[in-house]
Amino acid sequence: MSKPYEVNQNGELTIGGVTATELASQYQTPLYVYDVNHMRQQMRAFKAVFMKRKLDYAVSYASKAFATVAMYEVAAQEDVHLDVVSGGEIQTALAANYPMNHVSFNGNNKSVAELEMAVDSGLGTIILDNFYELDILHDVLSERDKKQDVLLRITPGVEAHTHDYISTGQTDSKFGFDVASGQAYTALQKAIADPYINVLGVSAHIGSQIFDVTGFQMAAAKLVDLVHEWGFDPQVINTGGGFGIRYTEDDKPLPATEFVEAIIDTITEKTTSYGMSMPAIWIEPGRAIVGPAGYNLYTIGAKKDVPGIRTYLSVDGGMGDNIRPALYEAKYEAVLANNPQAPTEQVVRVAGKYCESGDVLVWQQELPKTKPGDVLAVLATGAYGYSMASNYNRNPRPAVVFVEDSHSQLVVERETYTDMIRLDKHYQ
Ligand SMILES: Cc1ncc(COP(=O)(O)O)c(C=O)c1O
Ligand SMILES: N[C@@H](CCCC[NH3+])C(=O)O
Repeated sequence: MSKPYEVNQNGELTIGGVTATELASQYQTPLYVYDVNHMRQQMRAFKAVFMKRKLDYAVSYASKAFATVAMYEVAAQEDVHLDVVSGGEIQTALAANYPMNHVSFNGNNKSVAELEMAVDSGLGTIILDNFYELDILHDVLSERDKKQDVLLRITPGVEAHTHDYISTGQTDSKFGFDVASGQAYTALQKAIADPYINVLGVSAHIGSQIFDVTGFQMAAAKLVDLVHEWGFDPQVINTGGGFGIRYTEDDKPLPATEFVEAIIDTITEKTTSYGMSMPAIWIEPGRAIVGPAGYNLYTIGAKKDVPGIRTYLSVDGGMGDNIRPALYEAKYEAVLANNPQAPTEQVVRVAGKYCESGDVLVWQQELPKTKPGDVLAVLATGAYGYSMASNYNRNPRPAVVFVEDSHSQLVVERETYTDMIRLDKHYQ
C-alpha cells in the first residue's frame, strides 16, 4: 500500500517539496507544517463533485479545524466558503479580508456581541441553533433595521458511529432544534414570521470522523422529509461536515468526495419523489480539507525503557499542541523524518513533555533506531491540532509553516515565554 507521505531521492520525508528536517532546523520544533497544495486539491475535489453535476452548492470550510488568517486566505483563493463558530473566527476572517457574504456562522450559544459582530460585518448566513438565538438575533436586526439570511440547525436524530464526544446528530445533543418534540417546526414558523429574518433552509451536522456513508444519507433524507412535511421549499440544504480521514493504517475511509456524491444522490432522489425543486446543497468539511495536509514535527529527547512493559520516547511537544490522543484516545502514526523507511528496530509510545500521564502523541509506534535530536513527524495532524492547542504548563504554542512548490513560509509565529506572561497582572 502506498505510504501517506512523500520522500525525496535520499529517502527523507518531504512536505510540499521541502525536507522535514530542513523545516525543523529553519523554524525549530515543535512545529505545525501544512502542505498547501494538498489542501487546495481537496477543496477543488469537493467543488468538482458539484460542478460536474451543475448544482448550486457551497463547500464551506469548517474552519474550527484550523483557523488562521493564512488558511482563510487560501480558502478565499480557492473560492471556498467559510464556516465560523465564534467572534474570534469572525475577526480572523475580517483580518484575512475574506468575503464576508460567503461566511456562515454555526454554534449553539452565540452571544449578543457575536451576533452583532456577524450582522455588522455583513456575514452571509447565520445558522440558528435555538430559540434564545432566534430572539436575540431578532433584537440585533431590529435595532439596525437589517434583514439576515439564516439556516435552522436541526438535530436529525441520526446517531453517527464515531467517538461519543464528536457525535452531534443524536436527539440527546446540545446542538440544534429537536425534531421529535416539534421544536424544529415551531422554530421554522417563528423565523418565517420574523420580518428581519430570511430562512434560506435547514442545516444538520451528524458528527465528525465518520466512515459510514449511511449516516449522511439518513440525515440528508431526513432533512428533505422534514421540509416536505412542513410544506417548506428550502433554497438550501446543508448537511454539515464529518467526513472521516486516514490517521493510521486501520482507517480506510472512502474518498471524501464519495460521501458527497451519496448526499447529492439522496437529496436528488428525495426532492424528485416529492416534486420539490432541487435546493442548493451546502457541505461543511473541516478535517477532510486540512487533516491529511498537516504534519507535526518534534525533536526527540528522553527515552525510558520500562522492562517488560514498554518504552517511552519523549518529544519536545505533546498535549498542548495535539490534545486529540488525550481527549479522544485518537491514534496517529509517526515517522523518523530523515529516514522514514529505514527498518524498524523499536516499538515505542511517543510521549509529550507535559505533566500528565495521558500526555501521549502516539500510543504505539514502530520506529527505526532513534537518538536524541532526531526529528519525528506525526502524520495527518492538520485538523484540530493547532486549533485546540493550549498553553498548559505555560508551554508556548508552536509556529505554523505553510509549504507549497518547495517554498516554505511562516504563517503563525511561535509564541515566546514573554507571551506566556503577556496578559498577567501583579496582585498588590
Ligand atoms: C456544525 C459543524 N459543521 C462542520 C464540522 C466539521 O466537521 P469535520 O471537521 O469532521 O468535517 C463540525 C465539527 O464537527 C461542526 O460542528
Ligand atoms: N475536535 C474534534 C471534532 C469535533 C469537531 C467540532 N464539532 C476532533 O478533534 O476530532
